[in-house]
Amino acid sequence: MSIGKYDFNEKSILKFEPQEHEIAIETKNLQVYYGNNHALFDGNLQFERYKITSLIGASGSGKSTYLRSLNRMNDNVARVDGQIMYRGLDVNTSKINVYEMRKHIGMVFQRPNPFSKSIRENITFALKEQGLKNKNKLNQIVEQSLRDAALWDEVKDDLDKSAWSLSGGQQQRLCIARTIAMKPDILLLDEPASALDPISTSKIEETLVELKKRYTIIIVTHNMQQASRISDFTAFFHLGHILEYDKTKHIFTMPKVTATNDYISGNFG
Ligand SMILES: Nc1ncnc2c1ncn2[C@@H]1O[C@H](COP(=O)(O)OP(=O)(O)OP(=O)(O)O)[C@@H](O)[C@H]1O
Repeated sequence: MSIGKYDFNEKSILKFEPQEHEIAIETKNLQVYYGNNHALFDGNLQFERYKITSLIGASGSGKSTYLRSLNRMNDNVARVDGQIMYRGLDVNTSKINVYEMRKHIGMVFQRPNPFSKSIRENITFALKEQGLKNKNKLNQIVEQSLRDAALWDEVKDDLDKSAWSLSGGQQQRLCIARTIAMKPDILLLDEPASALDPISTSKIEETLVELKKRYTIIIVTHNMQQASRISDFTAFFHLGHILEYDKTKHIFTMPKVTATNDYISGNFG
């Protein structure tokens, strides 16, 4: 098979199966179409629990399309075929309550998007909507989520200030705190640090490495250093195909596919 300028007949590489832990989520033959644009082909990946997996590849290669499909963010814009297996259930079916599913599979976006509310309310809003009224419990969740997102020490005296008074990096950590307040199992992040300065970026990275003790993390990143610094596994996307998936150290030191090697060494395009 030819994918772009690359001849690709190394499908067996994708048979790599993580084995150290159980599989947290898996896609089988995922296909995504935006109208006539077949944007993702054969999305077959398994994600290990309590690991960080990076999705890398050039612009337009389908990374975000794949990521957004995992918690059905593409439902209104694309046709998504194939299976998304989570806890023995295919969550890509009409029987699934998407709202409930997203409590288990949460997402943080590229640009920090806190609500126009206080820092505290950013975290309590969805919990209150769900009927949680106990003040002590809410306070406890606010503190724990902010601690988990490594933001507590910076904001503990300002919880009733507007979230918009925070820096971009702090806002992004608030968005992470807001997502983990829902106690998800899987955290999807779409280039969460691309709009941030290097110091904020490294704080986000440290936060993610800490969070993987309790969450399975899948992150889209254009930052090769970031992928190699924080992720256990890496999947390389090219023109809507996942061409290689392996332990990060293998991808960055001895990729098996020419296109991966070209991409990580900057000889791409
Ligand atoms: N909402 C959408 N509507 C129509 N086409 C889309 C939409 N989102 C993505 N696409 C198309 O799907 C293909 C894959 O795009 P996608 O954003 O998934 O790539 P990507 O690898 O995440 O790129 P980037 O790194 O630039 O974010 C592209 O052809 C893109 O134009």
